[in-house]
Amino acid sequence: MASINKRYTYYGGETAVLSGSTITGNANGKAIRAQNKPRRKHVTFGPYILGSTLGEGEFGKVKLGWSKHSTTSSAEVPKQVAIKLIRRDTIPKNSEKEVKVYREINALKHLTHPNIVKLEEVLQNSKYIGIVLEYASGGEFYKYIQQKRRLKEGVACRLFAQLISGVQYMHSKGLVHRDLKLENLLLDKHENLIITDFGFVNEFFQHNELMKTSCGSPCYAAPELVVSTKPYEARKADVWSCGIILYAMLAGYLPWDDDPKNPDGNDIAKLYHYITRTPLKFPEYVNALPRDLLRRILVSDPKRRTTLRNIQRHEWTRPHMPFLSITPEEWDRTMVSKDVFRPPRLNSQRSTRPQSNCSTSSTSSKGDKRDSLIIDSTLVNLPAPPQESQSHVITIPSPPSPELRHSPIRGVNRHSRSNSAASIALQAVVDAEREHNLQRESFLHLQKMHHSTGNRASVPVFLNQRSNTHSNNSGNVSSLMNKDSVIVEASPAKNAKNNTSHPNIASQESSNMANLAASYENKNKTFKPKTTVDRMNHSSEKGSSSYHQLSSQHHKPRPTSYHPSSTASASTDSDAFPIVSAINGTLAHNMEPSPFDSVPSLSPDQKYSSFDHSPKMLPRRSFSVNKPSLDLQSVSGDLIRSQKDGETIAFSRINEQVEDADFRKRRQSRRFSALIGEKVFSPVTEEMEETAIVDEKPITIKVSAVTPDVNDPDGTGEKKLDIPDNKTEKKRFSFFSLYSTHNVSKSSLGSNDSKSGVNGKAASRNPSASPKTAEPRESRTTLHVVAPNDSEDSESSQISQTSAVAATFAPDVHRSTQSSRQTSSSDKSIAEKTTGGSNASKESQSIQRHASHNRSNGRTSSRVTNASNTSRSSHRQSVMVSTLNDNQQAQPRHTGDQSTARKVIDFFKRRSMRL
Ligand SMILES: Nc1ncnc2c1ncn2[C@@H]1O[C@H](COP(=O)(O)OP(=O)(O)OP(=O)(O)O)[C@@H](O)[C@H]1O
Repeated sequence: MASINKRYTYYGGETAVLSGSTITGNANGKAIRAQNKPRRKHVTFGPYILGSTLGEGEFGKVKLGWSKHSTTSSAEVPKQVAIKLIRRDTIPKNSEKEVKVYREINALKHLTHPNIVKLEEVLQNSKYIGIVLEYASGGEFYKYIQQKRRLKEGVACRLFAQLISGVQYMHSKGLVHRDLKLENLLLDKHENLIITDFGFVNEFFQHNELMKTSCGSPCYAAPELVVSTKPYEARKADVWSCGIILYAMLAGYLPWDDDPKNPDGNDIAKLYHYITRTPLKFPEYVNALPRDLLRRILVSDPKRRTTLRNIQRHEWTRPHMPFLSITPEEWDRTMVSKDVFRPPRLNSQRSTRPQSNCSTSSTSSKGDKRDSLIIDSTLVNLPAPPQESQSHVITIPSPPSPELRHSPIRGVNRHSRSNSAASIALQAVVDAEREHNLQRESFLHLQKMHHSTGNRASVPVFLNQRSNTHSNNSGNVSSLMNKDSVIVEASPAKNAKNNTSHPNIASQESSNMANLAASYENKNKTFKPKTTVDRMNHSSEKGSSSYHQLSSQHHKPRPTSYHPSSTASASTDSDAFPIVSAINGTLAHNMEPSPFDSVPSLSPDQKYSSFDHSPKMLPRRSFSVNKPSLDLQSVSGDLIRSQKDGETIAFSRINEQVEDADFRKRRQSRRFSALIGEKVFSPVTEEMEETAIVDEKPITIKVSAVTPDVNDPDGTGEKKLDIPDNKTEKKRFSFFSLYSTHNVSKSSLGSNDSKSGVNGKAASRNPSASPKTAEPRESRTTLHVVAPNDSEDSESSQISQTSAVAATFAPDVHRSTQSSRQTSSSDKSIAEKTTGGSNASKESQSIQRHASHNRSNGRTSSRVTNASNTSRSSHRQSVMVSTLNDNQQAQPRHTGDQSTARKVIDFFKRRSMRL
């Protein structure tokens, strides 16, 4: 009998932390605890066992958590989550911090995209609020870049496409992130990008609505947030941040990070002066196509800055067009449809769900109102544990009931997303693309043979096979998926199928994923360039084990974003930031009761009405900075039921997905009504996005020996944005007064930075290079972006027409040929434009080479060694300057019709699903 000295082990689906106990193995190889050894107790929070600290942010620690009640066999690791634990006493009532917390929760609740961190649930007791998030086991993105120094172009392109997809999705929901930066990006175990930290998220209601509150970290914040007093178009600010992130991926350091007068970038005024006056420079190893894209993104004038839509159409991101063209509605359908497998919310939970001691000041002997939990059961995917001890009470785990272990529902739900839907969905793209590519290659091969041999029968035979395949795919998606190993091998759906006795669950889930894959495949047929598969396969097969270890390490406090308003909410900080205090004072004047005030007291002697089946619609609250008081109800659900189970209060939302076909529509309405009061808005549609970019014309590329100025892309010498000389003219902007007038630079930012240390700054400011050892920058001969023309528009319409025509006639052949023709003509177009000038430069040749590489499935990235890995000590600073009035003039949005191409694609997709 082998004796293993192990500190952590799992048995019977439960976790125990053993203090050097001797674990003995039984005949089946399962670990059992020696009878005479006492179990060491572990810390729990609600239904989770808390593990190591994953990281630390502005609000406190983020802990790894395990579901206490795993339904799986002992061989499997229980579901892991990341729990952001926020001490309630660190977020004063009615403070900006409080708003930030609820903003994050509220936003995440409505976002279901594989590249956006998933909110599992929200728990709280008297001491902590626990935001339970999908666990991103791949670690922090900036560390990933730091470790690799910089990313290969293919990897960067894939991750950038994921970033753009996620940002596009949230924009389509009327939300803007406003604090996109490397530090707010994580990776899942398959190295897919996960956008996180939605504390600055805000909503916009129509495409041109402007924001007045400046947020973000200086290095990532768009210039208009800093140098202009005017309201800004928030989506364009997100675009800018995406550009900075892309630059960091490719270069290994941040742009405009080499100002000798401001080496640490701590002087925000200088930093932005530098950004707006200094041309964008690239190290020589960044190729021409990404350079071109970055030059369109990192344009100081937001009006001239490109849009997400045009980023998606750019030649460089074209290989990921199939992925990028997945609409928000499709993401919603795919992700939300997984909810179908959840147990019906209230009724079934009420009957099957044991009275949760974790929720209240209970009858438990350890009953203590302090430890009561409020579980946002709109998000609960985990059944409440039976007779569970209270949160933050040291507990001894009880053995799981066999019934729970074998529950098919729970079995499915365990991995419904965190292991992870992102991976599954993205894997579906990869696999669908791979399959399509293989088939296309076979087709081309056969076609070639056909031409060479004159055997006319071979091609039609192949086409028949393809159409059979598709009808199989449509008719019995699961079997095809199985057959072709598209998804099932790696997906939880298969696990679920294996682990559960409920046949419908697995088949429905795999069917959903198959639908998604089919959808991708349809898109692939239209847009698929040859390089995609290799790239995506390469990155997906690469594995990500190197970063697993990072995730479990305890990270020292990172330099967190600097949020004047938040910081100033603490009385001790008020003196240091008088301006912010004044702002807060103004805000405080209009304060509504704290969110926590609206949470019913959990005092044991509190009398609750008996359970009421009728949902109660509580007053809606504004989601405005000026009205920071969001109550838990508006955050956790729009319909709230209070349930008397003795001591339990559960905030719930009815499971509309299951019960009502109008779920999406109503949810949208409520979402926005919850955000903005009684006004109800439609989601932002693609058409609206389209209209939002009418002012942006595609840009022609010319080669010029003159260094392009990012602020003067058309070479007219006209600066689009100037830093006002007279700072007193600013109406609202207080960066300069904060950082310059009050000399709040490095030393004055101590409140955050003191805890942050220098650890994360290196990535924030310069992941891998110090100014002195910076990468060699490019020569001053670069692409010159000049007057726009209609080329890209016509190209896009051509694509639409192509897809429509191809869909109508011979989808496979036409899509393939049209797609490749598109790519070719586009490449040619760039090359022609590039070489058209009299001063054809080295870079123009590079563009041609690059385009040609794209065509020939061989995107290569230059292998210039990154000279430096010296991290610079400086501060991650996010700046949030609150304005006196952030009330947006909300207007209803218009819902546009889908484009013809989309309709056609959707039609074929629907048809293929029906067949
Ligand atoms: N879902 C997650 N999975 C894995 N690790 C996470 C997750 N969420 C956060 N972390 C870790 O915790 C750290 C802090 O998280 P986060 O940035 O969200 O906290 P915060 O309080 O919002 O900080 P700040 O606002 O200052 O950025 C992250 O840098 C990351 O290392």
